[in-house]
Amino acid sequence: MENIITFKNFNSFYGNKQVLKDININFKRNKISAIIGPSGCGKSTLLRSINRMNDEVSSYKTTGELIYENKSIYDKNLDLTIFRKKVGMVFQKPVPFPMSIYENVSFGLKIHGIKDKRKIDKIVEKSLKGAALWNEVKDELNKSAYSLSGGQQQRLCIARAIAIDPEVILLDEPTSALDPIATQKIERLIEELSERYTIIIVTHNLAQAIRISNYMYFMYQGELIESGLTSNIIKAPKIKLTEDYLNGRIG
Ligand SMILES: Nc1ncnc2c1ncn2[C@@H]1O[C@H](COP(=O)(O)OP(=O)(O)OP(=O)(O)O)[C@@H](O)[C@H]1O
Repeated sequence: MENIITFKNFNSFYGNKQVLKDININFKRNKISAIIGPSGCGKSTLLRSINRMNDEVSSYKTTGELIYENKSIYDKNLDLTIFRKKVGMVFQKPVPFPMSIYENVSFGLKIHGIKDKRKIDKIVEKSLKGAALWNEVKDELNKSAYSLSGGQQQRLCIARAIAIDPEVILLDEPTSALDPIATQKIERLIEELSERYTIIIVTHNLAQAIRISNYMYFMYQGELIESGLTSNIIKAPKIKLTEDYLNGRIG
């Protein structure tokens, strides 16, 4: 199945305020999809709907459909713990837990019932390698995660996300708190990860979206204005609003 996540006539509201308007999207498996658009257009809300992060906001309501491999994400009977194992998330600011590097990566495994120390060791190593961090930390796994640089912390958060073997990784502005070198490392890493995972990234940084994404989704005031292959959109946007955004005239 080429599509993994589908929004169908999806609307969402914080209280009375509608923030997503009739969204229709098919996110493609094992591709990098970038959601772009000016501040406040609803990018994060759209991303956070996918793993139901907004459940914590009591005023948040949705209508329409949001489907993950034929299953409705907002189905009352969905087991959220199992579902979130498939859909990992990485945030704007790296948020390591106040524990060692090793424990940060192994944390989720224990929740999911993996107890065998040898198995955990292996997954920790594999995840840190997958997040391109292993060589920098392999001799200090018991050190506090806070001893790492911002860029290393963000790669640690990516390692933590991939440790539980997800299918999708949602990234919400993952490099906006990082310097250019750390940003470049994360971008390269995201490209590598897309071989195994479906990546959906929200970014303010248009140049970044152009560099790394296969597909682009341009939003404006809660609506999806234009989407398609990134290369096509940047060459020849079909809609004037998209062209204005690409040319820096909006946002
Ligand atoms: N918890 C909340 N309660 C009420 N309104 C909210 C909440 N979170 C976001 N909003 C509103 O929803 C709209 C969309 O916000 P959202 O964060 O999804 O946009 P965004 O495109 O990601 O913005 P930015 O790029 O600035 O992060 C904004 O008007 C915002 O003020």
